[in-house]
Order: sequence, then structure tokens, then C-alpha cells
Amino acid sequence: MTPIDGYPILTTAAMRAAEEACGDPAMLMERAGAAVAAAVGRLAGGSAILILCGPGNNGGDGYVAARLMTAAGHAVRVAADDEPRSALAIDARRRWTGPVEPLGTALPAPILVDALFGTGLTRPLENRTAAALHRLADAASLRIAIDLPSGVATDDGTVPTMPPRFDVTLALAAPKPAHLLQPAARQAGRVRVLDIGVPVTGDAHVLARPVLPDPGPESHKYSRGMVAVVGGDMAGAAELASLAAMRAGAGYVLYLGEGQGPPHGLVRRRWSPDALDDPRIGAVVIGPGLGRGDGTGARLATAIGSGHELVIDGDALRLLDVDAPRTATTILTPHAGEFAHLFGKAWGSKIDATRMAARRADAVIVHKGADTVIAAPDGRVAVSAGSSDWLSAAGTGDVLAGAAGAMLAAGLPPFEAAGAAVWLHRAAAAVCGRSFIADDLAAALSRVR
Ligand SMILES: NC(=O)C1=CN([C@@H]2O[C@H](COP(=O)(O)OP(=O)(O)OC[C@H]3O[C@@H](n4cnc5c(N)ncnc54)[C@H](O)[C@@H]3O)[C@@H](O)[C@H]2O)[C@H](O)CC1
Ligand SMILES: [K+]
Repeated sequence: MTPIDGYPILTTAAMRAAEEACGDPAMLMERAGAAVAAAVGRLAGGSAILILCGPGNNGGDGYVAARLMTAAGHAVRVAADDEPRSALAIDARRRWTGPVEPLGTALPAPILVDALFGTGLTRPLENRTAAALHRLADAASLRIAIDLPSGVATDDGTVPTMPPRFDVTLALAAPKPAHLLQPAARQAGRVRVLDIGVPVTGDAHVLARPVLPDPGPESHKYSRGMVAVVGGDMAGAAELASLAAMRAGAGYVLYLGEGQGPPHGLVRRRWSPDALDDPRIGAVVIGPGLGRGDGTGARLATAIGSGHELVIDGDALRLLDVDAPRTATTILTPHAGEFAHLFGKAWGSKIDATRMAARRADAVIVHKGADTVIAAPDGRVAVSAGSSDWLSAAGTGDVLAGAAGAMLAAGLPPFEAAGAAVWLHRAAAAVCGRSFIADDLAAALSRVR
């Protein structure tokens, strides 16, 4: 049972290919069932367990786990409506010698294990199946899904049938898109991977703890990274981005706009067309509080023309022509609305859509949300899991843009810089707890840095 950070994310097709490359499928199901039995046995303590088994190999895993847990002394019952269909599941069912209760009349148990459907779900659950699953889950004190909560679409995280909210989901071999993408991810609860000896690789990964650029004895403010934040109509947003860049570790932050006041470490200058001429600038952040008034387009054109590495956020995303050639390394940080404005209707999952957008814009894209997806033009993807719902507040995007600027200016390549910023932002939100404001979030970057 390992946490998912850093794991490759596999679609159904990729998972099947990985399984097929592994040889004997019966042995794989036995290993999957054994891994489930060990994990559920540990989570259950001595409590009674009810396993719901479906007609495919997800159900097969359930029958194997039921047999092994019973042999290990656990009190296990099995409920199923459909006879198994796949050869593997038929064999697993045959080797379960206990009774199989109908789902509709099965009595609840404190530990509910959902082995109804996994990666093979092709349509919504039948009403009676969904009703039984919800009834038994509601009555349980611990709900565990095997591979996926039954009812979610593996590859895009949509929910053909809304499953109950699980406490734990045991992903077999690797996480799948539905473990990370909303709304499915929310229903999965804590996701842990069970290693069943299937080697997995891919170019999409769960965002892992970054290696952050720390200063050394030889460091000075410019070597730590100089960030220029271009201000505009709303000084507060650009100031928040500036503060976040400082808190994320930049050695020198230059705020180019109106307004004054603390922090005293922030260098303030009015915007001028030659304001970005300083070659020591490592990254320019533009968009937070830029507004849409006169001159904002010219500021964006100056920033793009400066050749400095760029973080383009907020209002600047409304002005940007994503298809126009750019020479500078660029990170774009759209939320869903900005993403739709820039790239039109999304195709496929959020992972697919973000990957295609990164190729098209030739930029690293941070597609924000409760399931932030980061994609690079070369096809690499990182997905952030488990961010705080309290991040849905004004100004938190400005903080992310500033942090991304700091990471770029410190010398991280753009995909790594974006990932590091998203990680720090999420970690800062976690230490802020509930109902924080964007200023608290920016301040908390220092604590998680
Ligand atoms: N990852 C691994 O290495 C291993 C995974 N295993 C488990 O196998 C399942 C996937 O099995 P599969 O048989 O392909 O799919 P399902 O069990 O999810 O169900 C398919 C089964 O159900 C029918 N069906 C689909 N949708 C519905 C519906 N809404 N209502 C009724 N019936 C439906 C479909 O036609 C099929 O007959 C994976 O998740 C793992 O749990 C293996 O153990 C091997 C190792
Ligand atoms: K399941």
C-alpha cells in the first residue's frame, strides 16, 4: 500500500498492455487478490467484511481476496448478482466456497469492499446495483474500493454513475486518471497503490515532491533569482504575486506598477517600456491584476518581446494569441474558463486536453482546478492530487503565478518550475487549514519552502 506521489498514471488501454506484457493473467489475479486481502485485512482490524463482487475481473479480485482473507481468519461475506463472465473470474468464483448473497438483500458489514467494477466499466450501473452499493456503503464504517469506485469512468474521471464516497481506494499496479481527475477523484478518498508485480511506465505522473533550488554559501540575491512582476489596473493582485515570489524563495522581486507600502524587501518601480531591459531578470510574471484597459496589450507585448522567461496568468491570458510564435520559455496558468477561452472546447480528459494545449501553445500549461494538470510541449504531464478545497478564493491564482516565477528565476526548467510551484502552493494551503485568505497563503509559502 504505497502513496501515489510520483507514480505513472495509466489509462485502461495502457494498463491492459502492461498486464499482457506480464505473462500469466491467472497469476496476476491471484497476486491482485492477495494484495487486496493483505491491505483490507490490515485496514479491517478484526471487523467483519462484506465484499461486493461484479461479473468481470474486478469481481474476480474480490473472490480471490474473500478466499484468502477467510483462510487468514477474517469474518468475510460475499454478495453478487451476476455470475462471473471472464474465465479468470469464473475460476476465482469457483474457488470461493462460501455463500454468495444477492446484493439487494445483503445485510451491511462494518467493512464494505467494492469489487463490482474496475477498469472494464462501459456504461452506468443498473439502478438496483447502484442502490445496493449506496445502501451498503452508507451503513459501513469503512468503505474500500478495489482499483476504482464502481461507477467512475477510468480514463477521464467522469461519473456515469455517482458512486458513494469511499474512504480508501486500492489502485492495482498504478493510479488511473479517475483517481486524480474530478469528480471521480473525490469519491475515491485516499488512494493507495498495490504493487502486483506489473511494471508500469508512462509520460503522465502524479506530481511528486520537487527538488527545490536552495541557496548555498556562494548565493546572492540575483543568483537566487530575480523576478519582475508587471502590474496593471489592480495593484493588489500583482502585489500578491510579488509577495508569493519572495516567499517562494526569489532573491530579488521587482514590482512594476502603482502602489506603495510593505513589504520593504519588495523593490517598486513604475512601469515603463524599458522596465524589463535588465538582463539580470530571470522571470517575468504578467497577468495578475493586469486588467483589460488601455496599454495592457502593449505591456504583454513588451514582456513577450523581452526574451525573459515568462509566467502568463489571469488577464494576460485573455490578451494572448497562443498560436503566435514566442522565443521565450513560457508557463501559462489558466483556470478552466481561461483554458476554454484560449483553446476552445476541450477534447478527451483534462490530461489529454492539457497535453494537446501545451503542444499547440509550445508552453508549459498549468491547467488549474481541484485537479491541477501540468503539461509540457514534449508530452510530459504531472497531475496534482489532494489539494485543499479552500484554495477556491480570490488571489490564490496570483500566489501560484508568483511562486512559478520564483521557481523559473531560480533556474528550474519550466515543467519542473510549474510542478514545484503547484506543490508549494498546495503545501502552503495545507498548513493554512480552513478559510484562509490569499495573503495567508503567500505568507505560508515560507513555511513549506
Ligand atoms: N491492473 C492489473 O494488473 C490487474 C487488474 N485486474 C482487475 O481487473 C479489472 C478489470 O477487469 P475487467 O474484466 O476488464 O473489467 P470489470 O471487472 O471492471 O468489469 C467488466 C465486466 O462488466 C461488464 N460491464 C461493464 N460495465 C457494466 C455495467 N455498468 N453494468 C453491468 N456490467 C457491466 C463488462 O461487459 C464486463 O463483463 C481491474 O479493474 C482490476 O480490478 C486483474 O485482477 C488482473 C490484474
Ligand atoms: K471497484
